[in-house]
Amino acid sequence: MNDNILNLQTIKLAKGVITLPGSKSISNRILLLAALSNNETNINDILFSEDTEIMMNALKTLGVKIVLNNDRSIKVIGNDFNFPVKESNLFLGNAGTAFRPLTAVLSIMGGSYILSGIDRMHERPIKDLVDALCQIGANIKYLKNEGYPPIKIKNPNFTNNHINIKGNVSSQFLTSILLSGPIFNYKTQKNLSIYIDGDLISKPYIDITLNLMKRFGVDIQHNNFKRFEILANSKYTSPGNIYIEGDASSASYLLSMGAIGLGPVRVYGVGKNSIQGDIEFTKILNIMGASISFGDNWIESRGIKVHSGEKLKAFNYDFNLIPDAAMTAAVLAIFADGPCKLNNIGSWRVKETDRIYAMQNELQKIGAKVISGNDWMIIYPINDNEWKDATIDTWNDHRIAMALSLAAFGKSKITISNPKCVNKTFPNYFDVYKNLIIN
Ligand SMILES: O=C(O)C1=C[C@@H](OP(=O)(O)O)[C@@H](O)[C@H](O)C1
Ligand SMILES: C=C(OP(=O)(O)O)C(=O)O
Repeated sequence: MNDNILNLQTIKLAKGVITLPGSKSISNRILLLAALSNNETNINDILFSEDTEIMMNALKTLGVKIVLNNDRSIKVIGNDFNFPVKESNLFLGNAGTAFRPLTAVLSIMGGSYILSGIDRMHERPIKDLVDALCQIGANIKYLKNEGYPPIKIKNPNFTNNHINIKGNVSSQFLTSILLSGPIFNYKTQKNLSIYIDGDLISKPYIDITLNLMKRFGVDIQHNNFKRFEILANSKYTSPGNIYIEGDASSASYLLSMGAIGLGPVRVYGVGKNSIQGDIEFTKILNIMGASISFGDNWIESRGIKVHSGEKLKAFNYDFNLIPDAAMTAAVLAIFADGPCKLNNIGSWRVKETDRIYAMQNELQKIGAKVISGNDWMIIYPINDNEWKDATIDTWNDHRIAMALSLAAFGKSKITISNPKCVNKTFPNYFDVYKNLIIN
């Protein structure tokens, strides 16, 4: 068996019930909040994947104690805003949710650190975050290219308590300032005011950040995402025990299987009260004709049989709020009854790969006509006689691998190269997939 490629059989139906892996976005935030808090936190249903391992290893290198309780739960011993190790080199792979928040936390906490990642991480911009942090006196230098990792952090010299930050490249920059803000408050005894310059993308991720900070005792008000104020006496207090929701972006692939393979497919771990913006993806499934039902802790999809030639309905949708789940919608478009347009997906250009370029390339390989611009794509459905067998290059992007696995419900033989890239957020994706499908 060759681990570097995975041959998918053409699939007719999908049906079943699964429990989702934990949310990457929530897991990495909670790990950091727990490490910064004043006490022990038991984190239950945490995601074990490459991105969370990167965060855990970085925290351990910084002297934070993390203990495995069992295969679903860990204990983090908080260090009360003061990591014991003051000098180290941290390798952070391609984990945006580790690199950006740790940049902010360490540059405010102080110490001497080098932060680096894989080559692609060194092409992902960080300038807007570094500029924002330097306004309050952080000391951060670029080690290769201006505006990009790797970076070197030294002790700050606080000068000011106002930050202006741009939010049009990534919301993770604002998330990072928010998560690290209370350390600034504690060290300076001053409030921190944060102003957003221009547009802010991916807003639901800011809501996740604020929601989780509140569970650790820091409640931040904002004025319609324009101005945030963190008060001088803010401190993170551990809630003791915390549960992590299933990953709503990961759910998008499985719910799509129900929508195109008749279903029902039910995912446990997210439900109607989820704090993750990506559950909005169910609206796309609705627009495309699938039926969705929600429980407190589950979502279920039922749909049509695209393998027998039935068509989903086409969409024209603004994906600014759900850039990750948008990748799934791009692949569903090949089964639609007309061209589908994805608008406002410019952030795709600076993620795991240039996702507009990569997605266009891979969809064209299987026979789709695709046109794209700087921040949009139009995908034409593949007619019965146009399907081509293809080996999908996954560009080391977990979402390309998972989204394109849905193409196997069509007429071609799909081979996925480097399927292990799903380890970033969903290590057993292809096992779950195989358990849901009926060839
Ligand atoms: O804050 C987060 O957890 C994330 C924010 C989003 O990034 P952008 O804000 O860069 O769009 C998303 O794509 C990423 O997977 C996770
Ligand atoms: C953009 C993503 O990851 P990161 O957290 O590295 O930005 C993603 O998971 O789709």
